[in-house]
Amino acid sequence: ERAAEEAAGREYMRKLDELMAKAQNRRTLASWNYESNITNYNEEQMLQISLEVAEEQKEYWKETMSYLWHEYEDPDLKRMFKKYSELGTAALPEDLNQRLLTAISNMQSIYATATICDYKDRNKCDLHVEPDVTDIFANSEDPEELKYTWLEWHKAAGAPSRGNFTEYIQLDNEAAKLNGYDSVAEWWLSAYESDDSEDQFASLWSQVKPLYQQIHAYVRRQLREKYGENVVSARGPIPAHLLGNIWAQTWGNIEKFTRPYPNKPEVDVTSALIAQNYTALKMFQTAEEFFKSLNLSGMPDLFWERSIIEKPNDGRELVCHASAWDFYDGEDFRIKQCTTITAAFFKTTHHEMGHIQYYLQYKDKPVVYRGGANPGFHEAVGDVIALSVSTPKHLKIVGLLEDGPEDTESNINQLYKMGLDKIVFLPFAYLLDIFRYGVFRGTTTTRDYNCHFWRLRETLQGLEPPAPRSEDDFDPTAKYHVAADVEYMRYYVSYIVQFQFHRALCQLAGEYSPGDSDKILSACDIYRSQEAGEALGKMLQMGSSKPWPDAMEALTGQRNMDASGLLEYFEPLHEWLKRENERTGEYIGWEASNIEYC
Ligand SMILES: C=C(C[SeH])C(=O)N1CCC[C@H]1C(=O)O
Ligand SMILES: [Zn+2]
Repeated sequence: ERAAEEAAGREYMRKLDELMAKAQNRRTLASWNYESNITNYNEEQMLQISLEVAEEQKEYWKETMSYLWHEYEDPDLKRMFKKYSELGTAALPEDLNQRLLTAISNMQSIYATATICDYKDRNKCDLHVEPDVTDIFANSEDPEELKYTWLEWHKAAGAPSRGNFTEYIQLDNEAAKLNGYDSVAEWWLSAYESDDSEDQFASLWSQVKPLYQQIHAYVRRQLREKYGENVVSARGPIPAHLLGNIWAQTWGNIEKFTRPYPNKPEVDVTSALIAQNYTALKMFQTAEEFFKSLNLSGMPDLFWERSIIEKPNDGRELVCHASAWDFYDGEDFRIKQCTTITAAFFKTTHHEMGHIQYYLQYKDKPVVYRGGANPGFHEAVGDVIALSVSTPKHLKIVGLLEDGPEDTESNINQLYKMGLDKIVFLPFAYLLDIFRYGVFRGTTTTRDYNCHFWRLRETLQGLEPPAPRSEDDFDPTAKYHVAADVEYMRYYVSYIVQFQFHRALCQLAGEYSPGDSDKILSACDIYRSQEAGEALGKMLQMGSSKPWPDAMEALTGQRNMDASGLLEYFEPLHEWLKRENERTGEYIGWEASNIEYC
């Protein structure tokens, strides 16, 4: 009797998965059309189709819940039913779902279409966040220009979304409750399939915080020497507009005037890319070649036909923020990004192609399993490849770096450059969702939104705003992922686990061996390693068919996330920073800010 029931359930699941593939394809195409060409018509279409698909899902869900899948023997079939038993925002009554989708697309449109005037030419008022504001923060060393641009961007992209954001929080929480969660915070955390994920995240932060405090202290000193102590204090937080990035999430753009050994040649990939006439296409082809060198998949023809790899110049408005898309038909995979020829975008191209590689590796899995083992795994794939690409050794192989010294000082410079990207990012990523957990749980109320956001920016990141803030401001939605309802702890997890993956792959490639000073982790390049490629491919093919510790174990032999990979990679830099901050007597950590932001 039960075996017959289970066999019927298996047949139902096969059919349901095919129906869901078509539904997801339809909805994803509508989202693509809207995000690559923001018009009222495309927005209407996207809303309409999303609501139709939600109604369809509701019907499927009723039938799914009529099966006694909790009693099935087959753990895999149970896992599929369990995943389909979570209806998501489609659980909302249609009118509430419509309001939720509208609130999010309003925030997304505000972010994507926001423009500001240029500091030097106040009549030029068509600056978008990409490429204009991004380029100003990459190149300007004028604190007044940076302060003006920072304030204008947060006024144009943040504050106008406060109303939509408040409605989105309330409705998304409604949906969470209909799915059995206390709030969206628990819903987001459920993707990490552990009952103590928040504790794991907190423990990772305690492991890496000392290293962050050291690089923060060193950078604050360098900036104080450059801009003077009236701009950068000796013991306070660092003003957020001086760090080379509008969100101060990575600080790579100030490496050129803060690196430990300025007399050593600068590793300037941007100049090399420009000098060698790299185009966006050539950047993509270079990234693809690395994946193929590992015997992983190349990009399908459809990818090259349908991706948008440069900002269209036909005057349309679009979401420029880089993204990778799976259309759930096993053939159609795309990237949309407004590439400029910079080292940062060379890295982003590998990052996005890492998503596509994951899609390709699990494309024959049931749709319900076409996801990362957890969201952090999906963000880590491309970055793991980029860790190899960014080594001086690899850059020389591909001709993006001349032969230069490989002495200790150059190695410290290289680790510092990587640290401005990887170490610095951790508190930013962590706080973005600590903030939103508090908002979803109601411990942060609407009148505290901006104050609590900046409290976290100060306590976790050691930053302060360039000018006083109040609740007339709303700075969180000046960041894409907050405006677009994209969970962010995935990046925090990625920046930890990518070093665990890197260590395992480097060992397989014979590029790293524990304790061998000739094969250190930060000099490893897995390029052309069939062993590494095979192991990575096997882990990616699992998709989300098993709990993430199984996927982690398949690749690294470990079943837990830990910062040991990252700490081992940066150990020489950590030692150097401690000695240097001692030598200069720099204060480690930061006192409270004098800027009024609450
Ligand atoms: C490149 C993407 C698309 Se998934 C991205 O959003 N990233 C990659 C690094 C962190 C985060 C960000 O830009 O905030
Ligand atoms: Zn990503």
